[in-house]
Order: sequence, then structure tokens, then C-alpha cells
Amino acid sequence: MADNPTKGLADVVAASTALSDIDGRAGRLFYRGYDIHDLAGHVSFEETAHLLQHGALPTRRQLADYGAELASGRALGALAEGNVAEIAEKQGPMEALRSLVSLAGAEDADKDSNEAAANRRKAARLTAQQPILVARYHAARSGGRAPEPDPARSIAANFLLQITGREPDPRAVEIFDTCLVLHADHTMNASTFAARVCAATLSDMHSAIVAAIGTLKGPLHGGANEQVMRTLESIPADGVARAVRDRLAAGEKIMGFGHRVYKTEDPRATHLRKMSRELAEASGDDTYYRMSKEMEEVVHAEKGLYPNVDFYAATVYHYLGIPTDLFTPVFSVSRMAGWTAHVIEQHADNRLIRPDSEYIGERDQKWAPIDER
Ligand SMILES: CC(=O)SCCNC(=O)CCNC(=O)[C@H](O)C(C)(C)COP(=O)(O)OP(=O)(O)OC[C@H]1O[C@@H](n2cnc3c(N)ncnc32)[C@H](O)[C@@H]1OP(=O)(O)O
Ligand SMILES: O=C([O-])CC(=O)C(=O)O
Repeated sequence: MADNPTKGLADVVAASTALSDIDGRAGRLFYRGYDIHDLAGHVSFEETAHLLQHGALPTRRQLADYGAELASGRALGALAEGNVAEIAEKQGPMEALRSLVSLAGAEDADKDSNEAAANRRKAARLTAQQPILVARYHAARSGGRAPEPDPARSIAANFLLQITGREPDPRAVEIFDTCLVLHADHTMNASTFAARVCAATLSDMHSAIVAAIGTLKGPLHGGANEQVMRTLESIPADGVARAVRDRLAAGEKIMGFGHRVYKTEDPRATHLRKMSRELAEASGDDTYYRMSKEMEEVVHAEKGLYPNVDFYAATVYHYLGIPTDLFTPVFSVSRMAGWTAHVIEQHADNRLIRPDSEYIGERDQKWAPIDER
């Protein structure tokens, strides 16, 4: 039987949104009408989160208020704080985040309300807490405690400080902040869709975010950034072309390439490639960057595919000193801004999301008693 033409919901418009827009042929991405090329390097992640969650880039006064809300929202409830060590022992990073967000939700002051104001407060708290959860998790499994976040610093600066334990270089903070901006929202990607499906049943924001985290984890979506690094680590520096060709010949996908919507370069990859190169050169060892460039050329020559957001994000995070298994959690730190904004938008104009299915099973079956089957 021929594949359903809408298998994977390709090209199906599943929601209306004013949050982000993609032109897949031209390779363009917009957040609320602002071109990602104008935002990257010019606005902070906090300004981007405000844009998505509140509808406009903040004034200085609004940014100060939002920053104060984020700073006070960082505190984790006792349940999440009290269980992080045991969770870190038993669960991988993305599973741990799923559990910890769920625990944080159990104690959220607005957990019983889907009203817009309550949703915005929860969105700020979730955005503030996600990097702290990643840092606490990492510290717990490493047998220590993450340095306390400094309320005067940005999310990017605090995160690098907490994860590496070192005072971050100002340029590294700028680069990481730009990464967070680049990953903040992306129309109806799988994890955002999962969040919206959950929210559309009038379930609560934390439940929707748990669904999104579980969906981001998979290697066909956010989990690809970790797999890109694992691929680079698993092949010899002078054997990239051969490794790629062997994997393609074996029918394997090359992680970090291809995209459902972009038919040309992903505009985020343009920035990430540049930042990867800058960090590689500054590190004094640009091996992984050079391997990535070669991989990009070979995959394009062999399959006509372009790198997606996950490809150069991998080496950027690597050069920033972030452990490889925290790459997808870092994605969730950024995407929290978009997920929460989508839940706010879904609740503000809701209809249950319930697509149809095409039945391909048996018909006209006759029932028989158990001893006669
Ligand atoms: C943040 C993000 O989620 S970005 C995406 C992150 N995911 C990855 O990097 C994983 C690798 N990429 C992929 O698996 C895909 O390109 C996806 C999932 C991103 C998009 O998938 P779809 O739109 O469903 O395309 P699909 O998987 O059907 O691929 C179409 C064709 O291109 C091939 N193809 C797509 N991506 C790749 C790849 N990375 N390597 C090799 N071949 C690929 C498929 O094998 C398929 O070939 P076929 O028609 O001969 O069977
Ligand atoms: O849009 C998608 O399908 C995947 C993606 O690039 C993202 O979520 O950033």
C-alpha cells in the first residue's frame, strides 16, 4: 500500500501561530516578524524570551522587570531540590529533566490555572528554572553542588559558570547567549507540537512541557546535537569522507543533516558555523571544526543535504566546555522560551487537536470463543 501522503504530517498546517515563521525555500526564520539574522548577536536570550512570551521586544524597564521575575523564579521547590541527587543517579539528563520539571510543577503556585497571567508567570519560572535544573543535575552526578546563580548575570553567563565551574570568558557568554536565541522557537517542530497537543486538551503548562521535553530527546529532533558530537568523536580526523560514505552506503542517516522544512541552508546553521570556527581557532585545536566542514561538503555532494541547527551547535557546545550528554538539555533551556509561549498561545484560542487516521488493518473479522481460536 502506498504511503499516506501526509505521513508524518508533512506540510499539514496543524496550528496558527504569531510566534515564528519559516520560509524553507529561502532559508529564512522569523520570530514575531523579526528576521533571525537581525536578532542573533543583537538581542539577548532574555529579550527573545520576552518577545515570545509577552509579544514584544522589551523596553529597558520591561527587561529589568522581566529579569527580576526570572531571578526570583529560579528557586526550585523542595520536591525538585530534594530529589535531584537520586534522579541524577538513576536517569539520563533528558529523562531527569522530564522528572524534575514534573516535580517543580507539583509545587508551582499557579499550577491550577491556565489563565493568561498565570501562564505567563509559569513561563518565566520554567524559563528561569530549566538551566538551574540542568546545572543541579550535572553537579549532583559529579558529586558536588553547582555554584549559586548570580541574579545580576544573564541566563547564559550563569549557565556557563554553573556547568564549567569557571568564570566564563565574556565572548563565550556572548556566543552561548546567541545559541540560546537561535534555538528559542521554530514553528511546529515535533516537541512544540507535542506541547500544543497536550495544552489543547486544557491540560496545564507543566504537563505540556514534560511532553515537549520527552519529544525533544529523540535523535531525529533535539537529540541529534549529541549524536553529531558522538559521530565526530568516533571517526578518525583524516577519515571523514570515507566514514560518511560508508554510513550512507549502510543506509544510515548522518546526524545533524536534513530538515523537514528547509530545502536550503538552515539560517541558524550559518551563525553556528561561524561561531564554531571562532571558538575552534581560539581553542588552538580546530580538528572538530575542520572535520565538520569536510562532513558538510561530503554529505552535500552525496545526498544534497544541508546541516540543520544541531550540526554546528555540537562543536560550539563542545568548545564551550559543555559535556556532550548535556547538549540536548541545553537545547531545552532555550526552547523553553518557545514551548511556553506556544502553550500560552494555544490556551488563549483553544480547540482540541485531534487529527484523523487512515485505517490499514483487517475488516469484517468474525469473533470466535477463546478455545476455538
Ligand atoms: C532541531 C531538529 O530537530 S533539526 C533535525 C535533527 N535531526 C537530525 O539531524 C537527524 C537526521 N535527519 C533526519 O533524520 C531527517 O532529515 C529529519 C528527521 C530531520 C527530517 O525528516 P523527513 O522530513 O521526515 O525526511 P526523511 O527522513 O523522510 O528523509 C527523506 C530522504 O532523505 C534522506 N535523509 C534525510 N536526512 C538524512 C540524513 N541526515 N542522512 C542521510 N539521509 C537522510 C532519507 O533517508 C530519505 O531518503 P529516501 O527518500 O531515499 O528514503
Ligand atoms: O523544525 C523542526 O522540525 C526541527 C527544528 O529545526 C527545530 O525544532 O528547531
